[in-house]
Amino acid sequence: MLVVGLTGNIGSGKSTVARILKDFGARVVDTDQIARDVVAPGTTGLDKIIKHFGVEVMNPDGTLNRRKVAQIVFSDPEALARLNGIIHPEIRSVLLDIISDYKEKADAALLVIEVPLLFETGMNHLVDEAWLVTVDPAVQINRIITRDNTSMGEAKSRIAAQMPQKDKVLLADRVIDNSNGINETLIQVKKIWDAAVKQTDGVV
Ligand SMILES: CC(C)(COP(=O)(O)OP(=O)(O)OC[C@H]1O[C@@H](n2cnc3c(N)ncnc32)[C@H](O)[C@@H]1O)[C@@H](O)C(=O)NCCC(=O)NCCS
Ligand SMILES: Nc1ncnc2c1ncn2[C@@H]1O[C@H](COP(=O)(O)OP(=O)(O)OP(=O)(O)O)[C@@H](O)[C@H]1O
Repeated sequence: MLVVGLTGNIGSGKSTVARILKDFGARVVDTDQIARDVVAPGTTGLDKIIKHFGVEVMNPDGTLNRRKVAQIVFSDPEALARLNGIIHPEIRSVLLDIISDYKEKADAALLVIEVPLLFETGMNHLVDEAWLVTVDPAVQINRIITRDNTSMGEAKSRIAAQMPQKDKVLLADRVIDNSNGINETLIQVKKIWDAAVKQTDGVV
């Protein structure tokens, strides 16, 4: 089983590409979901966040007020570093367990893990290959604003908190450009999928 870290900056199209790979037969895991699970009510992750950021980042129902946290951390690099310091080790540990479980099961040729901050966190060392989804910057901003109903400023501040795309291109094993229509992306993903399956020689 080949373990692929699928990455790309916000709004690049990771989830879109992951869906295509899932349709082809890959197992898919989403790190954004793990990042939510590790701060669910009752977790040590949430306790640590409250300790550092105060109860004002909680919703009345005891869940994390994600919008509030985003407003704080994406305008304050130190606060972002503190949040990352709490959540990233938790994500890493869950991810290691998941990879080991899937390897034991070995019921597919490819395990694809969507990790937005694959290179920033060093989690690229946990996977066999890093696949990067890229997007033209103007298209990226438009897609984020449309999808998240957010402002250009908020979109830009999140992009600024990530490693520049051009640096990621140098680190990636494969690059999928998702700036154009979905069919163009599909053609690229099919080629990469076929090559990866060939590489694993059908061994799951
Ligand atoms: C700040 C939080 C509460 C905002 O929540 P929100 O629901 O608005 O966003 P969500 O979690 O769905 O993330 C959406 C996208 O934002 C970007 N993003 C998220 N966290 C970060 C971060 N720490 N640094 C840079 N970009 C980030 C990613 O591209 C991600 O795909 C949340 O993103 C968070 O807890 N971030 C820290 C955990 C993390 O690093 N997650 C990425 C997994 S590697
Ligand atoms: N080729 C495409 N053509 C048009 N729209 C697209 C294309 N690819 C993705 N989109 C749209 O752009 C938005 C961002 O895509 P997606 O959610 O897949 O990105 P992501 O990298 O997973 O984002 P995030 O990092 O925020 O989780 C979505 O609304 C999606 O439907």
